[in-house]
Amino acid sequence: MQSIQPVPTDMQDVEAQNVTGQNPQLEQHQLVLEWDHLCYSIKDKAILSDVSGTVSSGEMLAVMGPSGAGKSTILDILAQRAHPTSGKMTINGNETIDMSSLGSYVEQNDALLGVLSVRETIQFAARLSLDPSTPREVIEERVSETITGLGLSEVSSNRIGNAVQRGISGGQKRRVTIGSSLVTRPKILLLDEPTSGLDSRTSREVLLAIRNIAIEHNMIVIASIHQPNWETISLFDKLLLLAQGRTMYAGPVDKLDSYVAQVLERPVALHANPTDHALDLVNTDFFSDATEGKNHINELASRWKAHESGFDSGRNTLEIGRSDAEKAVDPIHAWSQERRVAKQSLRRAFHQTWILIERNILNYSRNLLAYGVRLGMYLGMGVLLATVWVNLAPTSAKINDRLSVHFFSVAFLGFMSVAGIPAFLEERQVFMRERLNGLYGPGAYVIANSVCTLPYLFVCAAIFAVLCYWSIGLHPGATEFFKFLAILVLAVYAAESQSAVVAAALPIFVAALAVASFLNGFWMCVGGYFIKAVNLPRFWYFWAHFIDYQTYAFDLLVVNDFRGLVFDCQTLADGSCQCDYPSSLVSQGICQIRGDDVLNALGIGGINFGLYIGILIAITLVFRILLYVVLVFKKR
Ligand SMILES: Nc1ncnc2c1ncn2[C@@H]1O[C@H](COP(=O)(O)OP(=O)(O)OP(=O)(O)O)[C@@H](O)[C@H]1O
Repeated sequence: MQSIQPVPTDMQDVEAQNVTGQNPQLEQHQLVLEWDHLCYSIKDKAILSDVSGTVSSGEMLAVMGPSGAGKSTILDILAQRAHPTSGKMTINGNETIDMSSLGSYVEQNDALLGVLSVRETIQFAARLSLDPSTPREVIEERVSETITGLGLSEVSSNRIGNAVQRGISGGQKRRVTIGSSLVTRPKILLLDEPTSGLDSRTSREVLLAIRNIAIEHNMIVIASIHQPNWETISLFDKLLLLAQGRTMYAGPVDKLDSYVAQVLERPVALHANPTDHALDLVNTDFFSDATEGKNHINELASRWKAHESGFDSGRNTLEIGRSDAEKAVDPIHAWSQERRVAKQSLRRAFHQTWILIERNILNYSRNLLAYGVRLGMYLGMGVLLATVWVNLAPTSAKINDRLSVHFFSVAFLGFMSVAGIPAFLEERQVFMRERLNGLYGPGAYVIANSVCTLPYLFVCAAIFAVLCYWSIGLHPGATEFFKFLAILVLAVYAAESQSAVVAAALPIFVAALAVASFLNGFWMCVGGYFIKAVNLPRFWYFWAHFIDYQTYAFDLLVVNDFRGLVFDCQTLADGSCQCDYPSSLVSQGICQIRGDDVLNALGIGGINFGLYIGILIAITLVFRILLYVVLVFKKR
């Protein structure tokens, strides 16, 4: 048994010892992860029944079993992504575990940003996980070691790939996801199907690389794995074999064949792979009778139970004899707590926000599908308005056409924010993976997203405004033009923030698209253009109209354009003057109408420009806060 090291009490001590954020004193400290009698059910259906096991630092445990055996479920529980119905899990005897500060979980799906290269992806993961003071060379060395170990050197500068740009293969993506976790040097690495999509040679090489890093850095590795060849499974120290959520075997890999031969009385044939043989034995998927299958599993599970006590299942004896007091001051426990505190430090939060901003800039500038196509769309919209509403004469007859320019600008630009949902969902998946692995929190993510979205939307709105403002003939003057642009930017930013909230809460593209589109249609109806605000049914007027970003943006655009302009009215054959809105000039013998008369007729003549801008900003802020709140509570 290893001696227990003194606990570093001061955070500075920990940092001073190692700039990488790892504590070398503790790096070699033995960790024992133990789970006892775990049960997990969903709606009375037992998914896992009485599963126990243990694994120590430097060891690799394989979780195997037929499809639906409960492999992902046990990994979810060990990663604290699911809570067992009963049973407990401990680390060095302590039940208070914070897996996000100790471990990293590689789930089955590869959540990656398609436009980043392999090296960039792993580099960002390393930078996000390490202390801000870590020197570049240390990061680069670690990234290179991970890339080489996972056999990704040849494709290290290739992009991951997305729907428009083909990138690396599925198996290589799997390795990049593993690399993104491995490079953070967790003390416990959990991998769900790390070898799916890999051929047997690559599977072995990847697991060998993981094993080497695990041994060097004294990590615990637990991986679910399908049909490995004997060479590959031999890289693991232990095996947990499940079927229908029951334990079929839990012990050293090299004792599996003797177990099946002596206890199950089904020896492995000469030259056959013992794991294939054991998997065949516990697979009841193709039994014609379900009861027969259940009975078979009951029989195998009870044989395991009967022999478990007398069998050397590799249970670690580190904890035996340790008092509760000793467990309470376990250095790993203290280190995990300190690491959590360090992660919450303001300095680290700033550092991570900055890295996320850097990554977003790369993502947004390269993502042709998500951002380039949208830029093109705003350009097209600008050209459309410029040519359809070209040279709008300053006459009373054209006042409604003029109003429609402002409505259309706000409504259409706002509506098209739904085009940002796919890119947001891609980003959200990466955020969820990194956040659940304890790299950073929703605060850093929301700030980085908010900061990077703004300049992009500014460019979109500017392209649109430059193209259409002068050709339509809106209010002459640079001040009015820049106000027009500023209002559009605020409106599009509010709409974009709304779409982000919807997609954060409903991370299914079609559903998010439907809800965000409905909301934008709803805001159009109650904004005061189709039906004058004062004529809206009271039910809508008193709440929906006033929380609608389109209300404020439309009113502001109209006031900005109309205030100070004068429009010619029509002189009829009988010499009378006809204006489309009541004019204060006609009574003075001038057949014209002032823009302010129109504003008064619309009921927006007296609005406070600054206040409306403030409200528009406040609506956006509310959406951004909602985005944060949704991400705090949504764990998937
Ligand atoms: N949310 C859920 N609701 C109902 N049943 C579930 C749920 N999650 C898992 N299950 C069931 O629990 C069982 C174990 O699922 P799990 O995903 O852990 O299996 P697995 O061994 O990882 O399978 P595979 O190898 O096919 O990925 C399956 O029968 C599955 O249908």
